[in-house]
Amino acid sequence: MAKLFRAVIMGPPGSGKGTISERIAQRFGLTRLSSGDFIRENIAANTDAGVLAKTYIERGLLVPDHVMTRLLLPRLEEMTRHSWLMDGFPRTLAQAEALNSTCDLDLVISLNIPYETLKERLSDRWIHPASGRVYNMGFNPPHVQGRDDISGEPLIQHDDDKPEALVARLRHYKDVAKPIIDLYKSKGILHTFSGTETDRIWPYINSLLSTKIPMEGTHRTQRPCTRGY
Ligand SMILES: Nc1nc2c(ncn2[C@@H]2O[C@H](COP(=O)(O)OP(=O)(O)OP(=O)(O)O)[C@@H](O)[C@H]2O)c(=O)[nH]1
Ligand SMILES: Nc1ccn([C@@H]2O[C@H](COP(=O)(O)OP(=O)(O)O)[C@@H](O)[C@H]2O)c(=O)n1
Repeated sequence: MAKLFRAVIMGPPGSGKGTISERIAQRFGLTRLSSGDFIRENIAANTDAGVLAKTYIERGLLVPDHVMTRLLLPRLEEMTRHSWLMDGFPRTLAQAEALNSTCDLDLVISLNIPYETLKERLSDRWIHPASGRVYNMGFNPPHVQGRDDISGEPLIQHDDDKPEALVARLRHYKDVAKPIIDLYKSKGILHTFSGTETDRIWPYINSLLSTKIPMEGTHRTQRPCTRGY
């Protein structure tokens, strides 16, 4: 039985969190949790939190901490018996502190990608809303242009991927990410990866996780994610 492993991947919009999280989940069998997808599910389901979140996302702003925390922490409490990788949360120091009071993390991956690369990637990003599958006309295009490979349904582009929204999101990300990065650096669990191509960054992340994620067969210790907020 393997020891539980909990990690977070951080990075600016378009840095490859979703792409790399998917590879990590497949390679290491972790459950992938995406806060962005979770918010979009709530928006699609017209929940109170979803309706409120939409008003912020449309302006390229972050959803308020108390909304994000209330959305995500009960979800993590259901995961006490699973190893997971969280993408897109925490996004602020308050969210990081709320998470710390609930679960202790083993590792944080921080992606450091240049602005021009982010802008280029997001302008070419197409998404299948129902599944969250992500494509890129330059990096991983769909078999049929504009269509999801699995369902054949139409692909869309997110409004907040447009260059004018990206500038606001990027400035916001830098302001709010710094104290979180400092926090995890002080805890000795931060690992930063820089570059412009996921395929060149991936081998380093893969080898780091191979040394950190206990293999199946060792004792599974249940670490509670208690309601600390
Ligand atoms: N050209 C290129 N595109 C990439 C690379 N890695 C990822 N992408 C694409 O760039 C876009 C952004 O990647 P994501 O994995 O969605 O990035 P993210 O950090 O999850 O983005 P947000 O969800 O907006 O925070 C997607 O269309 C990816 O397919 C790469 O190395 N080169
Ligand atoms: N912790 C979080 C996560 C996402 N969000 C919002 O949800 C949107 C979509 O999240 P995402 O992770 O799919 O996209 P990126 O912002 O990473 O490009 C973000 O642009 C934010 O507006 C948030 O406000 N707080």
